[in-house]
Amino acid sequence: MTAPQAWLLLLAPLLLLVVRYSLVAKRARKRRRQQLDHDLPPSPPALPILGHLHLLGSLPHVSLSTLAVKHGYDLMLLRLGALPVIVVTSPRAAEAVLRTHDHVFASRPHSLVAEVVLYGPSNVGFSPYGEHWRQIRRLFTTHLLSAKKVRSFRLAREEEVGMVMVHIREAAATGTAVDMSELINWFMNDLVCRTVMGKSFRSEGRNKLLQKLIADTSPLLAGFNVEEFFPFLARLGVLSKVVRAKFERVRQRWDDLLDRLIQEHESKSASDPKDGDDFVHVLLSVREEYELTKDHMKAVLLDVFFAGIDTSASVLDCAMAELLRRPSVMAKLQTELRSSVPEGQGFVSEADLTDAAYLRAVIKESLRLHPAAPLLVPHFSMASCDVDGYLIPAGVRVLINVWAMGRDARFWEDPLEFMPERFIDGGSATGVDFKGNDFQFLPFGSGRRMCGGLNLALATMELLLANLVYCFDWEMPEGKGRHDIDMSEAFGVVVHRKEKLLLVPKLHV
Ligand code: HEM
Repeated sequence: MTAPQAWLLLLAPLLLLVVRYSLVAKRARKRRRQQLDHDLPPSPPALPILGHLHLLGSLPHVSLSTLAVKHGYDLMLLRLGALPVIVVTSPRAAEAVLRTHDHVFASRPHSLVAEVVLYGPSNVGFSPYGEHWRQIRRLFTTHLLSAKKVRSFRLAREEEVGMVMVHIREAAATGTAVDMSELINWFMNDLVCRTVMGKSFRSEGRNKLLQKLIADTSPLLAGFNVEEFFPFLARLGVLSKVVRAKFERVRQRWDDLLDRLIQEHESKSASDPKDGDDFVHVLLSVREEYELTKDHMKAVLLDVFFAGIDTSASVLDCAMAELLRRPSVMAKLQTELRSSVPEGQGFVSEADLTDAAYLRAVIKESLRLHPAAPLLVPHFSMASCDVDGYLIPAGVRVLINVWAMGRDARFWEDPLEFMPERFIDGGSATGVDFKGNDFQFLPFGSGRRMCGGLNLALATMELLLANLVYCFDWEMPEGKGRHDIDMSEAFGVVVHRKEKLLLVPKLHV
């Protein structure tokens, strides 16, 4: 071979590389030109590797709100480790995501913990958008959450509220303080268990197990775990095994509980096919129609436990705390209820609540200041899309900071004041509702992934709160004043007050 031929042979691969590089660079220049026409949302300054991770405190909704205000960004792009995240903090951008482009943002991001603990995930709340989610959501709305079903649980609600009142009456008789946070949680736990499996877990002590399991799983599902920010770490051999093993241990505990529950129902159905109309029986009876595997059933039950217990309990706990902090609001609510219940009845029934406008305003105001899911459940973009003049790329998670929007002085008068009057009698927010059409107020979300349990939650919260306030007057324990009530929060898939609420009941009726 001659020298020029040898050179040619050596240079040929190099030439190919140069051609390939210039083609790639040309494509990147074209993409950048397109992006200049169409900017990504602004980002605050970031650190290498960590991105904006160091700016997230123990309460991400609060840190993200502070960050948005500091930089004036209603829509911002953050990098949490290796994970791009869009944060929405204005009603206009929220409307674009949840209404205008709902079909693009109606999915959920993948997370390892949801994959392991939620069986796929195959539950409603964390499933990606698609046929499986559609089917399971239909099952939920038809067999658990329809208006007819919610009405059919009325007797159970009234009986469970009655049991709480008996417990508080005993405390009132001895002048003992009641741990309201715990009591409200037990009530929600028992009521949901009764709806789901026809009886509470109380007698067998399984209710404590359920509560502990929810408390242990909730922070994991909140979506702020290291392996989500650095997914490549979770793929590394040993580390992947450690992370997965941690989640599998949690799932094993759920398996033990749920397998036993389903098995008990299966053997009951076999001995008496007509026995039982609780939700586990319903799941077993529609198993074929919805093509449910056992894992699907367990995932759906997890949905009910996570969505149904802590959310309403957290809102009620905050409502009671706010009422104690504001005696004039408490007095006004008591006057409304005590004048609408027939004399001698001794308790509030659902029929007495038809005109309870102030009660509804109190619950709305609690949901505004203390939404149980302050960042909703993360949404996920299935395609790139224009929001508020910015390009949102495909495949990013989107957090909607409803906590921040509910406290924004641009949309609310005296936003930090607990003032139920704003919602009624020509108040500044008259007509503003949480049904997903007023985008400054989204405690239940909006659009296709909006909470399906709104009516069930309201019926339960209204009845318990009305009875607590109607039957008793409430005082702080000796040595404590109303200003001692601490509203600090703890973060999880549901946010709740950190401190327990200890109150002394005085019997009114
Ligand atoms: C005060 C009580 C409640 C609050 C504040 C609440 C709030 C929420 C929120 C914020 C979401 C996410 C919406 C989104 O990502 O856009 C959600 C989803 C959901 N909620 Fe609720 N919820 C409550 C009670 C309930 C109850 C009692 C149930 C039924 C047992 C329920 C069932 C669901 C389900 C199934 C989803 C998932 C919807 C989906 O992804 O398609 N919720 N809820």
